[in-house]
Amino acid sequence: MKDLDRQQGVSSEQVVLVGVQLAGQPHEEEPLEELAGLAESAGADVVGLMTQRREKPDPHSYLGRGKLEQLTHMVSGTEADVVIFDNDLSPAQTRNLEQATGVKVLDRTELILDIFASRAQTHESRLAVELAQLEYSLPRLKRMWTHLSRIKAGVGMRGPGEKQLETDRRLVEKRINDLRTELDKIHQRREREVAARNDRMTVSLVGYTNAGKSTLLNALTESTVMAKDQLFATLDTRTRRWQLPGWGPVLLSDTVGFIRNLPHKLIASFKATLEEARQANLLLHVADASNPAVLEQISAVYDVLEELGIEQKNSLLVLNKADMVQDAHQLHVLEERYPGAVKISAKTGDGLDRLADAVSETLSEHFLDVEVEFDVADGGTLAYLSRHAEVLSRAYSNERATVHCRIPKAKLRPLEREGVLVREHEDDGAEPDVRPLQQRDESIDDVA
Ligand SMILES: Nc1nc2c(ncn2[C@@H]2O[C@H](COP(=O)(O)OP(=O)(O)OP(=O)(O)O)[C@@H](O)[C@H]2O)c(=O)[nH]1
Repeated sequence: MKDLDRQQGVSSEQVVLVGVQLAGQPHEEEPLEELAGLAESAGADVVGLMTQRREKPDPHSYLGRGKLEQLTHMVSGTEADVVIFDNDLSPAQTRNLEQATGVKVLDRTELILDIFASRAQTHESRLAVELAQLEYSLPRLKRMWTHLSRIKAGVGMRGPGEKQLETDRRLVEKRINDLRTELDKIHQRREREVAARNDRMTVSLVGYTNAGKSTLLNALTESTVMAKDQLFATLDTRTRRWQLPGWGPVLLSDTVGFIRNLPHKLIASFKATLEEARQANLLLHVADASNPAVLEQISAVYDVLEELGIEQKNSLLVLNKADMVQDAHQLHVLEERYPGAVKISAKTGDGLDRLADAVSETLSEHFLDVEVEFDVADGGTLAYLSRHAEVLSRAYSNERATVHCRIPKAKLRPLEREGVLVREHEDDGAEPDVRPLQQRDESIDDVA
């Protein structure tokens, strides 16, 4: 089980970063900039950088032989303790690189897992990270065990030997199974919880890590969710009530930050956390307009959403940190490419009114504000409305019930039946009366 020490992290270590750009990959001006950000975010001190362009990775050590020698010199010259690759390495490549350089070698996925592990704060996110780490390590451990048992068989060693290795492997596999079962349970519970709240509009914030999602959640709801200038500060969904002018309260939730090539296992493990985003009525995709890599970040987020099966989801692009944009040309390109995007600064509050209007407008495209009149004895219609609509008020007279609600257009059809009248709500200019929902409000506030 010694190999699990690899996950202990790079905090306060001196690290050398290596990036290999393969043929066909887009040219990047500063290819190691993001990896350096990740490494610093994990608490490491970057002491050296090395890049190489190659047709394809060297099967033995990813880098070519000459570059490997240079790397070994750089490691000893800078007294580095760890080398981190921007690429994903095979277990054999990692081992060979470690032998050649004499220090620990990590790849990008391991680094991200390391950061996630140090940021995970709740039971659920700790389990998710542990599962991702074990799943990533298992094939590596298996190879190491096979390798070790061969050596041991070769020199005729006794003692813990193969039996111990087999026991270790079983333990890891059992832990993986237990973690999957527990996370599945959490996911199912979360699915039910989120579905039970669907009488209330939900808006989810998604976006690249550090784009400003938590800051925006705070600005809109005046809460104090931690907003830190570090990557992946948020690993757990937080849900708050947002009083959307002209619409009433909606639920607004923050989610884990995305990143390009986010390890697949990690996305799968965080399914429960991302359930809010999957079931949201609208996604606000927050992008850091001041970041030179914003275009790539926007497409990385779309890629992750697609993997989660929510690419079709209604999403509104929010160009945040407008106060920090230096490059007017970049902003112009963004506005041309995404004409529906809303420019804001979550920090100064600039543009938040426009954002609220845009959200109300988008939501109203998909919902109808209606009054449904039916027989008081018709419990089925009442139950249907409670399940699928946001009920704003109810009134009863002459054995008839009238429910004022907002309902998704797609849910209107089943109401077309005898004894049920549906008419557009006449807007008298007043804010919707949400008092009848007070009891439910208690259970939806501060869900995190
Ligand atoms: N200048 C400026 N800084 C901002 C703005 N919005 C957020 N920030 C800063 O950007 C940093 C990251 O903000 P967060 O709100 O933590 O970002 P996040 O998207 O929630 O980050 P993750 O948890 O990594 O996903 C913090 O230092 C914020 O103060 C803005 O509009 N302008």
